[in-house]
Amino acid sequence: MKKVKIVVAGPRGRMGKEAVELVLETENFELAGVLDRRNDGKSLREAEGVDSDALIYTDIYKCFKEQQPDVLIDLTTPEVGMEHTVIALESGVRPVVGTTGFSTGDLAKLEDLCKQTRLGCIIAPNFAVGAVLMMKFSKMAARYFSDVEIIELHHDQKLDAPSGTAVKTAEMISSVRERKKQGHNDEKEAIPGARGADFEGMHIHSVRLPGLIAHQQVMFGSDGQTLSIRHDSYNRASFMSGVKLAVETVMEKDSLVYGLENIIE
Ligand SMILES: NC(=O)C1=CN([C@@H]2O[C@H](COP(=O)(O)OP(=O)(O)OC[C@H]3O[C@@H](n4cnc5c(N)ncnc54)[C@H](OP(=O)(O)O)[C@@H]3O)[C@@H](O)[C@H]2O)C=CC1
Ligand SMILES: O=C(O)C1=N[C@H](C(=O)O)C[C@H](O)C1
Repeated sequence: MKKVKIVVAGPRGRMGKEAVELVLETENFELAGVLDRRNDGKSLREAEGVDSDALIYTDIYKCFKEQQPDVLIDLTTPEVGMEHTVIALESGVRPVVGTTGFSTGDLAKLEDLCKQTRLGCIIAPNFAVGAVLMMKFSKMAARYFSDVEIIELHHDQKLDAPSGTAVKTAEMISSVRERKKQGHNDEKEAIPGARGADFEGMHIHSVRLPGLIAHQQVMFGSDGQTLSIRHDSYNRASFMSGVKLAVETVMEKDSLVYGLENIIE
């Protein structure tokens, strides 16, 4: 069976390191190279002490030209991730994107690019199966509860707020929920931001603390009852089975897939 040739962008990062390990330990995956912003031309062994001779590239075009990968796994920052994803599609490489913080305009642009190139691209705000279920269950619950607040909690090194998972959860809920402005009509914030971000009338609260990894509670309320749906990732290995599934699936796709719930039955 032909191996899937993979480039990982962001290999020194918290997620990138795990993804490199995943690729190295998966039988039908091959690490073709990594994209970083330092150590150009060195091997991962030389630069990072990783048991691999895969080369580090700072130039994505050179990397793709020399390595001809099938898939790019991007785990960087929103701006860099978007740039990498566009270049990958234009270069015939299928992106699997875990990087969060893409705008709706970015997603629309990528959808068009996938149509033009007939290449698959998977953008997954959360690769953890439990988080995907949390989002699905929240969508189910929103049919019965129109009032909801999303509380996402992450480590304090996270760049984007709200998290990609919180935005995706809000989008999934809003696809079945009547638009509703929540809380008292006359409510006022004595301190700006007290009620969190407003997504079509529902509120998203972002907590950032050292010690946390990735957590989210979706809290529904109606007369005399509340329902809380919570997911916790305690390590980044929790995301890796989703990354593996996304890489395998993207090879079969010819369009944009936004959210792992679209490929997990
Ligand atoms: N979808 C999911 O399930 C998950 C998604 N994420 C998302 O993944 C992304 C990465 O998260 P995390 O690993 O925690 O972040 P880190 O900050 O640990 O890693 C990001 C890495 O990207 C590198 N980077 C920055 N610019 C470039 C560039 N031009 N080329 C290559 N690499 C670059 C950074 O390098 P430097 O150190 O030099 O800045 C850093 O090593 C975030 O958007 C996060 O939200 C995180 C967890 C799960
Ligand atoms: O930055 C993180 O850590 C995470 N980012 C993703 C997000 O923004 O939802 C996924 C997970 O929550 C971890």
